[in-house]
Amino acid sequence: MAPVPFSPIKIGQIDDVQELRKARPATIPERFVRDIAERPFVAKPSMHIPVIDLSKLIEGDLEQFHTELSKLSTSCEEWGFFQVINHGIDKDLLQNIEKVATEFFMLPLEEKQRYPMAPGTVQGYGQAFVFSENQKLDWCNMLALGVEPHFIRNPKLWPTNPANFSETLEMYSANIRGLLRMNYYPPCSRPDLVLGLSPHSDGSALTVLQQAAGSSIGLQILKDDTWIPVQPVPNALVINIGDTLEVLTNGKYRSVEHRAVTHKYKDRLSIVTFYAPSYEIDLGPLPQLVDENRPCMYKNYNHGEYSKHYVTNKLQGKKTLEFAKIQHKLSC
Ligand SMILES: O=C(O)CCC(=O)C(=O)O
Ligand SMILES: [Fe+2]
Repeated sequence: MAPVPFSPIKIGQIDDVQELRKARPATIPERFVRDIAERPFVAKPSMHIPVIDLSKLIEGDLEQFHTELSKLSTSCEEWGFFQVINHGIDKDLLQNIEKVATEFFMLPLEEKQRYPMAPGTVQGYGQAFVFSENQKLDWCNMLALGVEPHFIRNPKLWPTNPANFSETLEMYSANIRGLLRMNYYPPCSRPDLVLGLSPHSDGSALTVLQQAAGSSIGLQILKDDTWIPVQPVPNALVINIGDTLEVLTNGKYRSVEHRAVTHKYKDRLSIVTFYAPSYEIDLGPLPQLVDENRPCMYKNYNHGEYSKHYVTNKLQGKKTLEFAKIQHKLSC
């Protein structure tokens, strides 16, 4: 097993969920069992997140353009989540990234641990956002890699197995850039007790999420206090608003709380790309979106500081955004 880099953060033993699945323990280890209020229940499949046809925005006639644009604007205001179809990204590329990601997660543990995610960091293989020995764990393995801009890359964490991993990732990121995270959720014998990924909003401006073909339906978003599953549409990409866009639009577009649940028999792979401003950028609500009816809701802050705050706290719904919230009415 590769040595785990020294860290002052004590996170205790983190069992690898794929190894746990193989061992088939009689009960789920306590660290994965959620408190009752947090446990997933059967979500209502009655509502579907909007689907936007990107080709109508790019090459449609004027009427199609306006209809789709107004759908997009409603999706951002009312849902914060939508799927895009006809996005122009080659289907083979979408398949190839799923293939190398699956091949990586199926490697023996020792091989994957050559790229360890150090406690308190977000790149490499393991579980991110774990900061204490008491914290509940997600039923998920992650491989997260900074891809663009170039200087955020940590080449030591880029797998050399499968052999075409880096090449495929480069091609994928030329189309979809940013920090990329691959989440692998093995089946779980008690999906009612655990969460695949804790509820959170994304700290990015915009997130692009690919649900791998054949994966379990695991992504759920919180809308009007109800968890709604995101039904996969073949070759579509799921787009969601992150915290940065909520701040820039002064809350007109909201980042939406979401989570992943597990399945008793099926596994799930998601490939997620986070677009965010550069660390040196200072931002706050756009002045055009602040007036008497919509007073300034967020302070101005440095995105690097926000990112640091995000990655040094556990995932807990929309709590991280409180960093930027103004409690009293103020003019920006
Ligand atoms: O697996 C999923 O669909 C959820 C992934 C996600 O929300 C994330 O990686 O931020
Ligand atoms: Fe997310």
